[in-house]
Amino acid sequence: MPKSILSVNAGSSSVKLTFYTTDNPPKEIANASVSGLTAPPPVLKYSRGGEKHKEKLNVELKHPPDAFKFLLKRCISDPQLSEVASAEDLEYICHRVVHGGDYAGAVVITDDTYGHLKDMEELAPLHNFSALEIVRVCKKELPHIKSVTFFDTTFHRTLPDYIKTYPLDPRISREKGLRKYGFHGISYSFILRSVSEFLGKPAEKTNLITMHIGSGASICAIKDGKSLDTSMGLTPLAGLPGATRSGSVDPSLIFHVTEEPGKLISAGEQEGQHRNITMAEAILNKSAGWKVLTGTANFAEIAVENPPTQNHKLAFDIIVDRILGYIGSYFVKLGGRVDALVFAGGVGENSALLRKRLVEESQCLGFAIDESANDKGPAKESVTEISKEPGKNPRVLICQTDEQFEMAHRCVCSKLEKASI
Ligand SMILES: Nc1ncnc2c1ncn2[C@@H]1O[C@H](COP(=O)(O)OP(=O)(O)O)[C@@H](O)[C@H]1O
Ligand SMILES: CC(=O)OP(=O)(O)O
Ligand SMILES: [Mg+2]
Repeated sequence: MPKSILSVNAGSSSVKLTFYTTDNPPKEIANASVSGLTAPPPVLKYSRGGEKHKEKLNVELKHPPDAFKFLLKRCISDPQLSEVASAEDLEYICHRVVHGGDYAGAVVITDDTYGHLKDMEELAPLHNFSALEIVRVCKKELPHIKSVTFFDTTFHRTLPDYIKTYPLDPRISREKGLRKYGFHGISYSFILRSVSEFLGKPAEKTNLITMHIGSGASICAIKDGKSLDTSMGLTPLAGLPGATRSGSVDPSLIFHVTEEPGKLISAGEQEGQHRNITMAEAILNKSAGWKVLTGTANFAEIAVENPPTQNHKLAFDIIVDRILGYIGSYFVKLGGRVDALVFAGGVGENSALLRKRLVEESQCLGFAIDESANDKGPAKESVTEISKEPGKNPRVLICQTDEQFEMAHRCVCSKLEKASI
C-alpha cells in the first residue's frame, strides 16, 4: 500500500494535522484540527473526501501536544480513513517548528538535531516547547517514521544585515545569536509561490507586502522573491499584537508592569518535563493582545460593524493602526514597486471588515478594494483577487495559506534523506 505523509502545524491557538499522498504535488487525504486552545471550548474540524464535520469538544485540551494526541487517535481510529489505518502507513511526519535558529533548511530529527532545537526553545516560548514535545511523542511512539522539522525562520535568511542586526553590543549578539529571525516563513513561502503563479510572474521577480494575521500576526516585505523585512524579531513577540501577545512596546514598559520581570514561573508541565519562563515573557506573550483588552481571543467577535464594547472597538483600531504602520514602511522600503498586498492567516482570510478598513486607509498608496468580492471572501482556489480594478497594480489579494501543504510539498520534492544545517 502506498505510504502517506502527515503534516503537523502546532500554532499558538491551534493544532492542525493533514494527511497527504506522496504524489508530487501531494494530494490531501484528510484534515483534522483543534482550534480555540486559548479560548475554550476547543473546536474540532475534521474533513475527509467530501465530508466535513465540526464540533465543540467537551474534553480539556489546554496544550498543543494533548490536542495532537487527541487528533492522531481520532484519525487512526476512523474506519473510513483506510489510507492511514495505522501509524506504520506513514512515510514522513513533517513538523512546523517556528524557531530554527541558524538552520538553513529542514532537518531530519536525530538525537543531535533534537538536542540542538531543545537548546534554543526559549526563543519561541509559545511554540517550540509544544512543537518539540509533539516531535518527542512521535519519536517515542512511532520510532520507525522519519520526522522532519521545517522552520518559520528559514524563509527570512535573506534579511539584510542592516535589518536583522539589533544596535546592541555585537559580541553579546554574536555569542547569543541575538538578531531578527522572523517567523511565519513556511506560510510566506506558500504565499509567494501561489501568488507569483497567480500573477504569472517568476517568484524571483515578485514584490509583495504580505500579511499573516492569525492568533500570531506578522507582515513581510518580499522583494524579488526574497524576504527583505518582517515584523517579528528574535522571537515571535515583536511587531504586531496578537491574540495574547503585546507585539512591540517600549522595552522599558515591562519594568513598570511587574516588579519581578525576571522571576521564573512555570509555563506548564508535559510528560514530566517542566518549562519555566520569566514573568516578563509570560505577561507579554500570554496576558496581552486583543484578549486582555476585550476578554475574547476570537477576533471574529472583535471585527464587527457594531462592537459590543468600547474596548472591542479600541482593540480593532489598535490592530488597524499597527498594520498600517508596517504597510506604509514596507511600501517605502520596496520603493513603491509592489505587485500586491496579500491577506492570509485565520484573521486575514476571514475578516472582510479588517481587509476593508486597511485597504481604505492605505488608498493613498494606490490600493483599492471591490467591496462585493471582499465580502464574498476567498474562493476555492488558493488566491482570490479583491482589487477594485482586477489586473491593475498594486493588486489586493487573499491567499488561503497552507503551512501543512507547504511542508508535505517540500518533502516530496526533495526526498529528504539527511539532516542539513
Ligand atoms: N470570521 C473571522 N473573522 C475574524 N477572525 C477570525 C474569523 N475566523 C477565525 N478568525 C480568527 O483567526 C485566528 C486563528 O487564526 P490561525 O491563523 O488559524 O491561528 P494560529 O495562530 O493558531 O495558527 C483566531 O484569532 C480566530 O479568532
Ligand atoms: C510564529 C507564530 O506566531 O505562529 P502562529 O501564528 O501559528 O501562532
Ligand atoms: Mg498559524
